[in-house]
Amino acid sequence: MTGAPSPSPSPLCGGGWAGRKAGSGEGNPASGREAALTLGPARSCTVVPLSAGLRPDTPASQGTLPRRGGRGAVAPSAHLAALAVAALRLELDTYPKPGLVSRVDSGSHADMDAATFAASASALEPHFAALARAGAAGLAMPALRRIGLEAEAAMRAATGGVNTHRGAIFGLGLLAAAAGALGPGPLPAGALGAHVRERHAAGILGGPELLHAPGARARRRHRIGGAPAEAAAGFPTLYRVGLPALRRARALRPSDANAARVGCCLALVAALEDTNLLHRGGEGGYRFARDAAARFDRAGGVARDDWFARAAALHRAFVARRLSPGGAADLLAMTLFVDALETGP
Ligand SMILES: CC(C)(COP(=O)(O)OP(=O)(O)OC[C@H]1O[C@@H](n2cnc3c(N)ncnc32)[C@H](O[C@H]2O[C@H](COP(=O)(O)OP(=O)(O)OP(=O)(O)O)[C@@H](O)[C@H]2O)[C@@H]1O)[C@@H](O)C(=O)NCCC(=O)NCCS
Ligand SMILES: Nc1ncnc2[nH]cnc12
Repeated sequence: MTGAPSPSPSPLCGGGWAGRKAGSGEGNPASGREAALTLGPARSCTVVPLSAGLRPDTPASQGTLPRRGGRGAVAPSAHLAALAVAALRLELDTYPKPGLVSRVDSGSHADMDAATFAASASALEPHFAALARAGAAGLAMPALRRIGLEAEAAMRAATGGVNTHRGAIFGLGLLAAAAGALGPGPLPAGALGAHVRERHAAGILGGPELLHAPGARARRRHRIGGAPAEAAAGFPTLYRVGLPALRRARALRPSDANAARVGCCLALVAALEDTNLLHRGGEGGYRFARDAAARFDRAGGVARDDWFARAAALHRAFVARRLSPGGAADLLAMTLFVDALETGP
């Protein structure tokens, strides 16, 4: 399904973006402003065993998350849940992402901001742990779906009814279940996606459909597969586009984890059949978004020194059209999760 995992370490530690202004042109690592990239208090990477990069921001992990298998080790399911939530937080930290909510602004959204996403991510942690345990117990799609629906209810309770992470609950939830089933990492390249495809494709595609969900309507009208097809096929866009883009961008800008995530996000926007773009922007908005993201990449992506200003301009263009590639944002978080589990400590 994918090539060999990159041997490069995952440098996501502290790679959140905070404090820079949209369109300021900052973001060039050569400018020495990397100190502005912070996820919070400095913490040692060595205490997070499976991911050199995803540093869960839960109280348990603040410098004290024990090594798996060591004395006082956390359960594998708790560890996987913490990684999943850390991936969601890193997605939120990433800026500029076109039209999407970040800690800098709310992009194309009037009903949610960074606090809404942070509350949602925290509320999901026990549900990701339940999904990892369900995967380890070999449970099938109907059981996973029940836990997923409980997670959706927890998300709505935490956000006052706003849909922040419905796609992420689904995709990251399936990957957490797969990680629970496959056991301790580092995992072989492609293993998580292959497990979801082989174990759950039929259950995903044969499951009930919410006829009035925006994604379901867009899938029917535009005849594209959307989130269920991406998952049932073992997340091809994640493995063929997201992961290589993340690792390429990381090799180009090893000291700027935010730049690597922006590069990954824009590659995903250009490639994913994102039903959010269709339901908000119709065919025209969908085409504009994918073409604009592809142009960013073709013109040099984050390799260019002016990448930040160009990504910020793209963000403004999406906001002007009220476009929001929420599916690509979810895939960014899933890519970070898979990368962490494949890369290992
Ligand atoms: C099977 C489901 C995923 C349901 O999917 P369906 O397509 O029927 O309906 P949606 O409700 O639209 O959910 C799909 C969400 O998945 C994300 N997404 C979109 N395209 C893709 C893609 N190609 N690949 C992967 N993922 C994709 C996207 O989620 C993100 O965007 C949401 C925010 O969007 P936003 O526009 O702001 O808000 P809306 O509420 O949509 O409306 P407006 O504000 O614009 O008016 C946010 O959720 C992001 O995460 C799509 O929205 C699944 O949900 C399901 O069946 N769940 C049941 C539980 C289950 O089976 N779980 C499995 C085990 S965990
Ligand atoms: N940061 C984000 N902004 C808007 N929609 C999203 N869906 C998932 N992450 C998102």
